[in-house]
Amino acid sequence: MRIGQGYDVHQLVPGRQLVLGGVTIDYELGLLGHSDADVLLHAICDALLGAVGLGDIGRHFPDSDATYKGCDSRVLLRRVMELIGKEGYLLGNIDATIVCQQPKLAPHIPTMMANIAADCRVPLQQVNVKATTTEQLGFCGRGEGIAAYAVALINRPSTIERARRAALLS
Ligand SMILES: Nc1ccn([C@@H]2O[C@H](COP(=O)(O)O)[C@@H](O)[C@H]2O)c(=O)n1
Ligand SMILES: C[C@@]1(CO)OP(=O)(O)OP(=O)(O)OC[C@H]1O
Repeated sequence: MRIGQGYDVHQLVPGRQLVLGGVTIDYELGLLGHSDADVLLHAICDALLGAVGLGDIGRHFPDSDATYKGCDSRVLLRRVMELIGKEGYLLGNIDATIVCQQPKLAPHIPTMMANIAADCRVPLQQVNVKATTTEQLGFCGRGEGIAAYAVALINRPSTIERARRAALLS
């Protein structure tokens, strides 16, 4: 069993879409980045890469590569999951926290979790996403940016477990 943690921050600016966990949220500001700047999925990618010992998102998808300009971070998450699989690991669970003063994210969290579970090809019960404010303190509290934290547990399955999961997903 191995554990990884991830952390990411993106700036909130006018003229960009706000995409979190693959959900486009109606808000007057959006996150700035080379990709769609989905800070939650980036933190999750880093947690997964950390768990398997493969560095970080910037190493695999550099922002110097035009391929990733404006890309959907769900594609990056699916690629990271392929790397996890190639190393012989299955996902145990993911837990993540979005630090965001505004907008209210609670109504969108079930869809974010469903997107992440689908991209990771695991049951919904293995994914948890939370949101918190910082009570108006710091850069998140001033609405200058959004941060996300994630942890991920991965494990090498027994042959029986591997067959069971394959049957469940087929
Ligand atoms: N952007 C956010 C932040 C928080 N929530 C929900 O509100 C609850 C209370 O947040 P506090 O920071 O005051 O502890 C939190 O547990 C979330 O359910 C939210 O929906 N969107
Ligand atoms: C995802 C990548 C690549 O498009 O760009 P950004 O959207 O800027 O995101 P960041 O969290 O800075 O890190 C990784 C980048 O390489």
